[in-house]
Amino acid sequence: MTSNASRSTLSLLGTMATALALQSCFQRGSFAVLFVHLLCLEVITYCVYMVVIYPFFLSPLRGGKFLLGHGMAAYEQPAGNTFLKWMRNVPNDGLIFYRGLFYQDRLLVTSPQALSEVLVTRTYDFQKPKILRDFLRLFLGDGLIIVEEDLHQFQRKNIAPAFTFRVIKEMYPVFWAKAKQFVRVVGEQVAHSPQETLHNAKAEDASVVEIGRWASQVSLDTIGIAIGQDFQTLANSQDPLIANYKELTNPTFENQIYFLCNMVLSPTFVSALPWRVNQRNKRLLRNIASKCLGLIETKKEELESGTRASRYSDVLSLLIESRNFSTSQLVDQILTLMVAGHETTWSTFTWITFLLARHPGIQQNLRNEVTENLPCPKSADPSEVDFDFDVAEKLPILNGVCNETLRLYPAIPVTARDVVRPTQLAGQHVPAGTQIIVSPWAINRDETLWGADAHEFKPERWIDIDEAGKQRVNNTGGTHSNYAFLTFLHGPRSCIGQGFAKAELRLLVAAFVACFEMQMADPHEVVIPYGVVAVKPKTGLHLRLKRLPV
Ligand code: HEM
Repeated sequence: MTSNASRSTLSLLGTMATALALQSCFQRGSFAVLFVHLLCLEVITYCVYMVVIYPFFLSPLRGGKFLLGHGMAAYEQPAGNTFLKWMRNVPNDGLIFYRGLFYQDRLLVTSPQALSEVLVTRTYDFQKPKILRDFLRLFLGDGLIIVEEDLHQFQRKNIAPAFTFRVIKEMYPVFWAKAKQFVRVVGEQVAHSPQETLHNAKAEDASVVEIGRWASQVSLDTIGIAIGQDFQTLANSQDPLIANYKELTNPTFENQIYFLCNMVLSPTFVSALPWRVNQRNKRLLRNIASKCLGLIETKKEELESGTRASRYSDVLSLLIESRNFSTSQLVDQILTLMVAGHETTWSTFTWITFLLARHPGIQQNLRNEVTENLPCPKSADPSEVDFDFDVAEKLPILNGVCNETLRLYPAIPVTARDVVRPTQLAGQHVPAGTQIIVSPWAINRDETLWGADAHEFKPERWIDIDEAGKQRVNNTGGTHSNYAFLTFLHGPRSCIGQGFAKAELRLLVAAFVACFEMQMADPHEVVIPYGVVAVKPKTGLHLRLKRLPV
């Protein structure tokens, strides 16, 4: 602000000096008349420059469309890539201003300092867009993802104990059992659809598999584990809760149009329309709520009678035991966890296998590491349940591969916040109504934070070598800022399930790499990340898998 004031003063002085000079050169007209003429000329030139010349011809962001501005930037694929280009090319001090759809004010946040203000220091000044919350509320009620301010603080405080390190540690054997089932069923598919050969392996040992389908099923089953109910989708069980959930979240053309209408019009207006999707959604939600109620009742009975079948404390039991949630609030939280944890983990696992298929050397090193340190995923040894799976957290290559994939392919590449009250950001006043854009995709690939090789897959970023020459896990990726890695965001609204997701991914990847050698089915395929939430390969990920004799 100070520099703007001094620039105006300087410009005014300049105009006065020019008026004086002209007056003395031509000896005509009064100083005041010349000054006023010059000032008008300057103002007109300035306006033409600001309104026409700069935005349309000179600005690095020139090219915005009529009425759309640069609003489509958030939807260009891969989502977040346009923001990454702007961060590279538009000089900025932590914020890039642009015009969204219908010229709405948008600020892209680019520096760790500004990110810390949005995500941590003044979280509740920057809230999830109301229209998105209203839409999600139709499905998730007042679940953790949707609520704001005091209610969010209350829920977060009471849900967090269900995601502590100790709780996740107890779940490791269950995750491992699921990982074993996963490699078994994928192995059966490889054995039963012998189409391809790999390195001259016998045909029945190698076949092409679309890995996303399996990743989706194992991730749903694992979320089930969080709520104390293994849905067994891997075993093709037709759990009615899952059947309804899948119908609700299936990205059909009609569902996508429905979502768009909700975002452009208002969820209240769209739900009042005589559209069959509305009736269908109501029916599905009624079914889901009744299944969740059944789940909660059974869990409550188990807890009261002390007949809990499993030795681990699932998230739902812990929420019930906290006595802070009514039954209908528990239903909201169950659905929230399913929606938040299913596609995100599915997408990340898919990208891990993609990167391993593209980097056979890293794949082999990882295989060596996990086979040396973890039990065999095909073993039926019952004592395995006592194995200390914490060791998986200390395996440098496993940790490096998972973190590096999470960095390069964040499941949520772009997220938005609305400024709900006038506030400050990066030293600037920001009025209410401005929309803030945070792009994990762009920040995670920013060369100023990650170096010139930011776009490369380098698990070694996450590995230190100690004095004895041993590899050690490093959890910063070698950067100097916490805010360089935004996959789970940071602060009070960061992903509450990140420890859960990382633990699950580690064991799934370990079991998978131990059992299969992966190659791209078509080594020349250009795999396109697609989607705005839970980005996945556009046409699925087709891998050629060879079963290994573990
Ligand atoms: C690789 C997997 C995952 C990724 C990349 C991920 C990423 C994220 C991100 C970026 C957010 C913040 C979104 C925003 O505010 O705009 C978030 C929130 C959340 N995530 Fe995750 N997530 C993952 C897995 C999970 C899992 C497995 C669970 C539950 C079991 C979960 C539960 C949640 C919940 C409840 C929130 C809302 C937190 C709040 O607002 O306080 N997530 N996640």
